[in-house]
Amino acid sequence: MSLLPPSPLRAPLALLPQEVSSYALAMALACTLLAASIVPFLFRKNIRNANGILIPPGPLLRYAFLRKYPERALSGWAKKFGPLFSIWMGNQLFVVISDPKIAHDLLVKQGAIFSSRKQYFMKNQTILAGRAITASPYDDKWRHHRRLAMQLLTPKAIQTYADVLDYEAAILVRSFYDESNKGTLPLDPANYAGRYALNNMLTISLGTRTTRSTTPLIERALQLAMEFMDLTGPFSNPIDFITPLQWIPTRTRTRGRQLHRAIIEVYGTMYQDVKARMDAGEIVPECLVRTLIETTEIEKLDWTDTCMFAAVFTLGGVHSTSGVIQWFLALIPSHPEIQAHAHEELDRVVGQDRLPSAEDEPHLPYIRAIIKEVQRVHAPFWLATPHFSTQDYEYNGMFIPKHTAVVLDCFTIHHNEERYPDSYTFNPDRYLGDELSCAESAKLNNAELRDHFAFGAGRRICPGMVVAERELFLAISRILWAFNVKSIPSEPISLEEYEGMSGRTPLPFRVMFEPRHENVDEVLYNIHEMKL
Ligand code: HEM
Repeated sequence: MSLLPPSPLRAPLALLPQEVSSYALAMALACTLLAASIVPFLFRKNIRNANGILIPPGPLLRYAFLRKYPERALSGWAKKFGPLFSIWMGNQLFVVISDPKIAHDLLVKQGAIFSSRKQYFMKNQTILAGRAITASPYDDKWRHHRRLAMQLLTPKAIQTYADVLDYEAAILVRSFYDESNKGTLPLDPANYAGRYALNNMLTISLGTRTTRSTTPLIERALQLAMEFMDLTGPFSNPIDFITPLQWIPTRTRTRGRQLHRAIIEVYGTMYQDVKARMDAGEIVPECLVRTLIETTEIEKLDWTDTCMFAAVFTLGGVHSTSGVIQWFLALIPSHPEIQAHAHEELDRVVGQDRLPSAEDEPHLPYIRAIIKEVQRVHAPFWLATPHFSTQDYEYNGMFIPKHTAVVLDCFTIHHNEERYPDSYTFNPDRYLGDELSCAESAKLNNAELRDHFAFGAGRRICPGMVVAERELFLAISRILWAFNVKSIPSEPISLEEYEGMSGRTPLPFRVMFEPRHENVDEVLYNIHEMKL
């Protein structure tokens, strides 16, 4: 028995029985209150509409973010809960679509309801300040901006700069040849593919291009596009889903603010450069910024709008297109039989005396099939930019409330074994007989017949599809025409991991660009230089 006087710390143990029970009651009450206030933040809320119809089923917990490869979690839930399920990210309800018909029914047929954008704290509010086409809610301003952008992206408009796309693709192939010392040194293709896509976007946006010795401003534009892909994952930032995090100076918030300022600075400067050239009487090629300058009075865009406009093609169209080229180069060395088939088609249709051109495309079904298959197995966005609903809607006995974020899950659709048997295998044969371009395929009334969903769906579908397809065809057909792309035995290429939170590109890798025939040298050195 202790001889020490009772310690004040031990006092509660000495409570009388009735005091014990009121203390326990108070503790129990406090715990219940605490639990009651925490539970709504931890567990899903099953909302019903006035008819008692529930939101789509989904996981029990709420999430603050999804770990690095979110498509894997979504795919698991799609298997468990079905092709239309819901998930709570903080206080934001998401529904996830992983079926072509549902995508068509909601995003296309009900486009009037499902075409807005969630105003993410990072992407929409902080980085883009609610301005760029991709961030705008579904309203008149978006219609206006998208119409302006489309003036440069229709098949007819593309003809006005088709020679630039052609030239850039030739330069891309020549850079691989030169920089690999005629195929004797291994090369990491990332920067070359990035510069190719960047030059095409700069041409369309600003009537300019980079040379090998790039200006710091343009190098910066490439970095900004990369940073944008890293900071704008639809599920990756807790700050998007936990409001108090938005009030404190986290590293993510700082990066977002810095990126916003950098976009305004870099693209504002580029805009001013084009304006100075025009003011000096120089002829600037047809481009987005020239249109903006010529129509300043009519369009009435403020400075932030103008800068975001100048940036939007580069932000959307660089890592996406260059990503597909990189995935192609990562995949193709492990498929020599597919390369051989492509080489045979190219030799038969194009011959070895010239590079393939855009006019050859209809006659090269196997090359087209390879490009579609790369986009299926390695879409640069597994999760297309989420749409946002602006009205309550009932679909197949499920309730989708107003202000739900709607995600098209390409990963799960592209790995549906019924649609694409042996779906993890890279097999271009599955697209033989598909004579439609991706843009044409996206317009099919029967969505089950659509080739793939890499460009999204509905009224917000990628407006750059036609340009992207042209860029991909020119680059990939010419790489195959010129080279046998080989891997380096001691440097395995990972096809599972990737970089980027929204747009995804492979981890750095190197390949050998072995020239296929004697004419490669002569044809590549006969490319006529082009000056913008
Ligand atoms: C292989 C290349 C590309 C892929 C896979 C791709 C994919 C996508 C996807 C998935 C979306 C979201 C669609 C949706 O909300 O349903 C999108 C939107 C967009 N893309 Fe692309 N894209 C590519 C190239 C381009 C190019 C070259 C440009 C510019 C010329 C571009 C400009 C845009 C813009 C401005 C939007 C926003 C549209 C809106 O919100 O109304 N993209 N893209």
